[in-house]
Amino acid sequence: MYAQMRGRSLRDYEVAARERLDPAHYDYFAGGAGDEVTVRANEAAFGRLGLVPRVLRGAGKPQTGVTLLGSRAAAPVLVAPTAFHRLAHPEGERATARAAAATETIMIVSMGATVAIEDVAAAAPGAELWFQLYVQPDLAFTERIVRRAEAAGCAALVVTADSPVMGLRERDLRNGFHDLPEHLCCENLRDGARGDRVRPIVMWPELSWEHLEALRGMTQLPIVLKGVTHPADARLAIGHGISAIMVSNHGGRQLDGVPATIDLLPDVVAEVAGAVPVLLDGGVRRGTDVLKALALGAAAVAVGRPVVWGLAADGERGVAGVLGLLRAEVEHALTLCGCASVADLDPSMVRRPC
Ligand SMILES: Cc1cc2nc3c(=O)[nH]c(=O)nc-3n(C[C@H](O)[C@H](O)[C@H](O)COP(=O)(O)O)c2cc1C
Ligand SMILES: CC(C)CC(=O)C(=O)O
Repeated sequence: MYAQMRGRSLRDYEVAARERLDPAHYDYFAGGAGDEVTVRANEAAFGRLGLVPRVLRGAGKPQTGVTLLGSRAAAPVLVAPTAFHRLAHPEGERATARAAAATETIMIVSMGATVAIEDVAAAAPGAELWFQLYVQPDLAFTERIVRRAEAAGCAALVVTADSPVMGLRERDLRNGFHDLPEHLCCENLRDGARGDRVRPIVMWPELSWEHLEALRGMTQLPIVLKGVTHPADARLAIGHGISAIMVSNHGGRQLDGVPATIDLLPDVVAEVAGAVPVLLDGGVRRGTDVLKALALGAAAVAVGRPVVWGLAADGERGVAGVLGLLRAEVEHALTLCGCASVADLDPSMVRRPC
């Protein structure tokens, strides 16, 4: 059913995925909130930035590896948390995790995964897994999920802060897509304390810094705060013991009209002033996009939709193809920029507009 494919660029995987996916599922993965202004802005903003290479630095073949919160990665590109992988491929998150392990990539497993975190970890020994959490109003239930993530070997918790309610996704409304098909569910929402009933994911508008403090008290794992866009929130996050910040507008799926993350990054980086690593996601489609983000101060980036396209196009092999391409593009662009490693990138190498 899944003919072997080898994309030359991430775009090829999206084309192949679109051909294979049920149109309503393609729309769920591709779409965003409202007029999708932010979805488009994330990608377009990278196109407006130029890279100004350095020459004659004798840098040789560059190192692309990074260490983030103690986790090693072969490239500064993580798998962003995306829900419902079994809508894209029968193996779902198992296949994604195997590809992440094979390419030495950190995978942030979504709380909305269609494979339980224990089964994702078992399917991909050696994978560096982080766990994404929507803090649930029932804090005892939240704690049970945290314990499961810890027991499965996840090395960090990624708390999503940009979703006090679900974004208004008009493609899904038009398509009548609001639930997973019968045979699938969010396996991390099974509650052992309630006869393994699968609870719905609650988006919680009352979530506040005080609950992050409660979470901080529940676990020794580093906590990454995902969905920070305002520098003042980055400052507050540091004050609340957060270990890393992820500049993200949820791929344009929550509040439409939020600026492109690459345009928001410099102010957050300036506010954080090196206190914790700053990560970014949204619209990263090329190795050169990765370099732009790192030059502007990101420690690494994450990709959401491209991973889903790889999965839908060709399962584990497709995801490995996407992650391998990005790593190769990063290495190639670093060489062309005269960099021996990502540490050689600096803001003087980015010019706007292109
Ligand atoms: C289909 C899909 C599902 C997502 N599910 C989650 C999720 O469960 N938790 C979360 O924090 N973010 C989720 N996100 C947001 C991603 O983590 C990430 O912020 C975004 O996809 C980055 O933009 P990109 O797709 O342009 O790379 C999802 C995004 C997509 C496209
Ligand atoms: C609501 C989640 C299950 C998935 C999500 O965050 C998303 O679709 O953007």
